[in-house]
Formats: sequence, structure tokens, C-alpha cells
Amino acid sequence: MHSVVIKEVKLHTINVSLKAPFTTSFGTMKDKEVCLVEVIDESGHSGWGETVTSDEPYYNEETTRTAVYMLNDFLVPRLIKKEIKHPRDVHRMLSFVRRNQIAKAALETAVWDVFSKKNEMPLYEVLGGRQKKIAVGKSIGIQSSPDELVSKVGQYVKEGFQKIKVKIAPGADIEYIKKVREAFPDIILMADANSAYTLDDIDHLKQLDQFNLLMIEQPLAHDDIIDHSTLQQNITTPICLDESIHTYEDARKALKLGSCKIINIKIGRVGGLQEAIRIHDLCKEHNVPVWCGGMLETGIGRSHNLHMTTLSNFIIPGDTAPSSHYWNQDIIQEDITMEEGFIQVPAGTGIGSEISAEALNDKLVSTQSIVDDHSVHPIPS
Ligand SMILES: O=C(O)CCC(=O)c1ccccc1C(=O)O
Ligand SMILES: [Mg+2]
Repeated sequence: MHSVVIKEVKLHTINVSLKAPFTTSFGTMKDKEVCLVEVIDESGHSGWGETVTSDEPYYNEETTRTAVYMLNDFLVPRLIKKEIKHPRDVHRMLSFVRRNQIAKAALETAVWDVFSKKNEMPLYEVLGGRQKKIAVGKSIGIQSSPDELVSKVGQYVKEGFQKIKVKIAPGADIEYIKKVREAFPDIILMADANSAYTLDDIDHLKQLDQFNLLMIEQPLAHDDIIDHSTLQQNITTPICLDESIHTYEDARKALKLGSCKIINIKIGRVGGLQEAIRIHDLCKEHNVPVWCGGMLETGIGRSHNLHMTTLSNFIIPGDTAPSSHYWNQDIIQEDITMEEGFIQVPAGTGIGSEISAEALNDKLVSTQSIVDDHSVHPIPS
């Protein structure tokens, strides 16, 4: 395959508004700035990535502004004008910067896209996935009452979603899940706590075992794998880790400790597609299923998610709902749509989805162009 040399990187900061506010145990999201990373190679192809950040550091420590800062001052200068033989090398090239996984992933995914386009291949093929229809689930934010939640679940089940995920927090958990389960005895149902509990809540969380949940996602601290292991020994509902897994090493240790039985893979959280593939492969070796998490992405991040989900161990429906569930107008030319609970991976080379120049212009806050190593910091070569 042909290598790529990056000639220019554009950091497009845009402002987007969700159709409806989305509430989790750590807060409510409505409007956010995100940065679209456009990587232009010497043959003139553009590859795209997205910072799956928001304005506040409540999911993890990053924000869109910290990501833009890291990209501009450190990450882009490391790659600009360098020959990249394969995008799998980018993760290592960016490893001189500690963490900042979402910033790294936005750049790394854009390189996967441009590399695939230059080589005239769809991204999933470069990743080693097999084209298939992607099974889709729906993540539902915390609602004002159990009845409101039941009505939302009914709506999404009717639309064809193959898995329903309900956000929970103390005060909006057992009663909510109980009502949903009573109304829908047979749906594939799970809960996501976003780190709202501690080990003091073992007895409380044990009550969830009666509802036949597919899993409970990240019940304990965002940085914990020890207490999750204790909790897993005390509940029958499988634990899935989200926030705690930033690297292959985190995943290896969590599996070794028995801290979870399932892993949610988010490209942003693990610093890019290369690390995501490694975690996917590790889980497959251990017979641990994975699924693709969501970060309320625009069509750019969403397309990357769909391509990743073609890998063989993504056997649980992901949080990859269609564009219309998030945006009045997506940033890509053709909305991502769902039919009977499945989404087709966007066809074409790279991620398949093309940016809409009109939508970009409409939402644009500012663009920074980087054409050389302009950094005032020493960047290792
Ligand atoms: O529909 C989606 O994109 C998933 C939404 C979601 O659950 C989520 C959204 C923002 C931050 C964290 C999470 C999460 O999975 O914990
Ligand atoms: Mg989660």
C-alpha cells in the first residue's frame, strides 16, 4: 500500500446543537463545540477525524479546547511533512504526549481516512473488518420520571433499535429499570451509570440482578478497575467498562482482575483506531464481547464508529444511532440512516461519508491551518 505524507492539517472548530438535551449522571449536554480535523496529503486527498469532546471535562479530563491546544502545539507538528507508511504507526508516533486520548484519536482517525482514500479502499477493509450490516442500539438519557422513560423506550423499540441502554443515577435507577422491564419483558436492556456509585452501594446495585440486564456499564469510579472486580463477584449482572479503559494495558489488567465481562470500545477514549483494534483483538482472544460506544458524534465520528464495528468481535449492538437522532442537520452530505435496526457502513473509499461544505460553513467558529512544525516546544522526530 502507498504511504502518505501530510502537507497540511486544518483544525475546524464548529458549534453544534443537539436536537434534545442528553442527561447522564455527570450532567446535561445540549450545545457543544467540536473540532473536525482535516488532514490533507501530498496527493490532495483529505481525511477527516472528530474530537469527541464537549465543552466541559465531565466525561473525561479533556475538552474541545484542550484537544485543539494539544493538536496545534504538539500532535500535528509531530506528523506534519513526515512519511507515514501505515496509519497503524501513528499511535506510536504520538505516544510522546501522555494521554489526551481524544485529541490523538481525532488526528489518528483522520490519517486512517486519508490513507484509505489514497489507496482507494474503504476504511473497514484497511482495518481488517468485513462489510456487514451494523446492528444498532439506542442510548437514552435520564428522564424526568419512570413513565417518561417507558414512553421513550416504547418509541425506540418501535423504530427497530436492537438494544436499549438506559442512563441511571442514584434516585433514577431501580424504579426506572423496573418499570421499563415490566413494560418490555423481552427487549435487550442495559443500564449505564457513568460512575455514579461506590462499593457502599453493593446491596443497592444487587437489586438490578432481577431485571435480566445484558450488562451494567461503568457503575463505579471512572478510574477504577479494582472495586469493579469486587462488585462483579457480588452481582450476577455482567459489568461492562467504559470510562476506565483508556489503553490496551488497562483492558488487559481489567480482564485479568475480572473487573468486567464486556468492554465498550470508544475510538476517542482509547486514543484511536489502532489501540481500539488491539483491545478488540485482546477481548476476542478472551471470549469477551465488545461493542461500540457513542459520544454524541457528528457524522464524521459516527462513520469511523461504523467502520470499526465491522470487526468480528463487535457482537453487541452499539450506541451508533442514525444522524436524525442527534442533529437537525448533520455535518456530512448524506445522513446516516437506519433500516429495521441496521445501518449500512457508508460506501466509498475512506470513511465513505463526505463533509458537507455548506453545513461546515454554517456551523464554523474558526479554522486553523498548520503547514509546518510551527511549535514553540521541542517535538521529538
Ligand atoms: O448515543 C450516543 O452517542 C451514546 C451516548 C452516551 O451514552 C454517552 C454520551 C456522552 C458521554 C458518554 C456516554 C456514555 O456512553 O457513557
Ligand atoms: Mg458509558
